[in-house]
Amino acid sequence: SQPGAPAPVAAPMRELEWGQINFLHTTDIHGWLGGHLQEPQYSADYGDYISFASHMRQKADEKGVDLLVIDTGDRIEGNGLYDASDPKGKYTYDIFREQSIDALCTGNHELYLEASVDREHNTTVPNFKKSYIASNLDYIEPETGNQIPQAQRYLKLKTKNQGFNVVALGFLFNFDRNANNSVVQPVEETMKEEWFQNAIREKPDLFLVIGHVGLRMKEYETIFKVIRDQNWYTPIAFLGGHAHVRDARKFDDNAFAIASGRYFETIGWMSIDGIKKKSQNQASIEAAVTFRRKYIDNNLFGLYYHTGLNETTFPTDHGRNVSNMITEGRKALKLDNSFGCAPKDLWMSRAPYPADNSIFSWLETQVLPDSIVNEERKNVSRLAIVNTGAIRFDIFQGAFTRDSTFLISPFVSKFNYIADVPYAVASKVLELLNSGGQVFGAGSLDTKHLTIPEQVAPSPFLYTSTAEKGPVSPMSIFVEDDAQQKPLGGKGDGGEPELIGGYTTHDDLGDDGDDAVHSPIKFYAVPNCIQSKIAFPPPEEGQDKAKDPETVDLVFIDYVQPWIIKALQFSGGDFGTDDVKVYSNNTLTDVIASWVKEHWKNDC
Ligand SMILES: O=c1ccn([C@@H]2O[C@H](COP(=O)(O)O)[C@@H](O)[C@H]2O)c(=O)[nH]1
Repeated sequence: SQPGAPAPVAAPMRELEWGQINFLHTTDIHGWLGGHLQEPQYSADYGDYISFASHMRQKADEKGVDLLVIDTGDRIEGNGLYDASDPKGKYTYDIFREQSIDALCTGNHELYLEASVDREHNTTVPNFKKSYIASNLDYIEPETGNQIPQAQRYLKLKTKNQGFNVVALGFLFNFDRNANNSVVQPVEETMKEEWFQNAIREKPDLFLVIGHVGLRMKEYETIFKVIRDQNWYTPIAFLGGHAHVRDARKFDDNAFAIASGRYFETIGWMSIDGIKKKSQNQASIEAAVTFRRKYIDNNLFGLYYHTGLNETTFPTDHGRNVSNMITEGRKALKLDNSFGCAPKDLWMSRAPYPADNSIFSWLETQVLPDSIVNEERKNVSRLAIVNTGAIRFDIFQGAFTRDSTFLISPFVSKFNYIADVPYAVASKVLELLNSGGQVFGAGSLDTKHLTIPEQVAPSPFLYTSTAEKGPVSPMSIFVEDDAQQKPLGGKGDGGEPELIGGYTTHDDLGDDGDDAVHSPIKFYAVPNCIQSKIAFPPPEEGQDKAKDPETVDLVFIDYVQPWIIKALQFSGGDFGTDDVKVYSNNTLTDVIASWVKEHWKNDC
């Protein structure tokens, strides 16, 4: 782990159950290769993961079984180690390549910007030439304009110890906000391609579908059905991501999926037993396969536990070197430089909205009103709208560093505006964005793309309480376990160590998926967007209520522009993209950093 990272605290542990084929899975790492420096549960770094994978491979060899290491994309954006360098990723690509990965694919974050697409094509793809899979992603070569596959469409591999034949596919969900030098083919179209039709007729012992796809999204359902129609009994293992949650989904007795969280908090573990080896060209044979899963909290206590090693025996030279690369990168980027001191924790979804400890309430009532100013229009009343998905992480009480700014919001979106919008029209926009529905349709303008990833395609378990109250509206609490986060360490009433607050995952296999036994934390749903009213006229003398302005500037983070135009049109405003002008060239990251420097000046 990194210097200064808090030491993990002991927790009651659940064992990893090995099978014939076993997987270590990461997804949505978003640059957090240094681990979490403010949360002991997730404080192991990528060097530790390299040591861990090496020990687990050795264990697999001793047991005569196989271990495959998988990553399902969104490796970039969301941590200073990636975002603070120029060019972005100056350190992270070299660190990431140190892990030996058997199959990996692209996430949507690798595709938002042309420069990221180029870097992925010119760096990560060659770094993982044998294992990178791009079933539905093409790259446009800048020199020729030719559209070429980003990487091989699928992969055939034979496992080292058991000799199983595996056909592996690598998908991205039907993403359409990708930069122009990339082409994402909708999954449904890809499945009509000749190469895909050939791949699903290969008769392997196992299909492995890796993807930057939420387990509850329709894309995986579709892929499952098409493979299963052709192969009645062949086991299919899905490894997914994008939704930032721990989850497991059973498609049928022989097809199973896991998702392994976000931000390198989790190392996913899936094992499969009962796979039958096929003789050549043999069609599917009936099998009784057992899938098991665990979500490993990424900290040294757990990694020692699962390997049976300790502080002295666990780190490999390779792992140590990679930890040093991370330390050097963090130092060069001055990520620990303090901008100020956060007076309290501010939560994305661990607090209700609105609330004093909600990061969205803080933005709405303090940061945006103080910061969203254009000198030329400073006296014009304005509404400023930001989507909640623009915020990526919590703020912890204590030092607020250069790193924190990127953890909270890494995006390069600026602020645009439409001038002099009748207030009667502008005031309807927020509600439309938050209620979604038919105005926007179900395609790229679906309002779910405005909010935090956890809410985009939620598991049914997120919408029910442990008390089985049934589905609740998206604006209600979405996990209602009845316990507050416990202080770390400490003793309970019976002299037992108190459980640490953490994930208590419910998935299609039950509630024993987390490797460490935690006390549950409450999570609350958030709206799609928040809005600040800025420079509104005060009430006239003797009046309790102020009069609404006739017109306002409608200011918004540029990511939400397509939805804003649509909502204005629906509200009776005749506005289009030609009416949009730049309000401020500051990103939300700049806005937050400046506000913190000004208002949280104290040293911690
Ligand atoms: O420029 C951007 C890009 C994305 N977002 C938000 O992020 C989610 C997607 O996050 P994942 O990590 O890919 O799941 C998207 O739905 C937006 O809410 C953004 O705000 N700005």
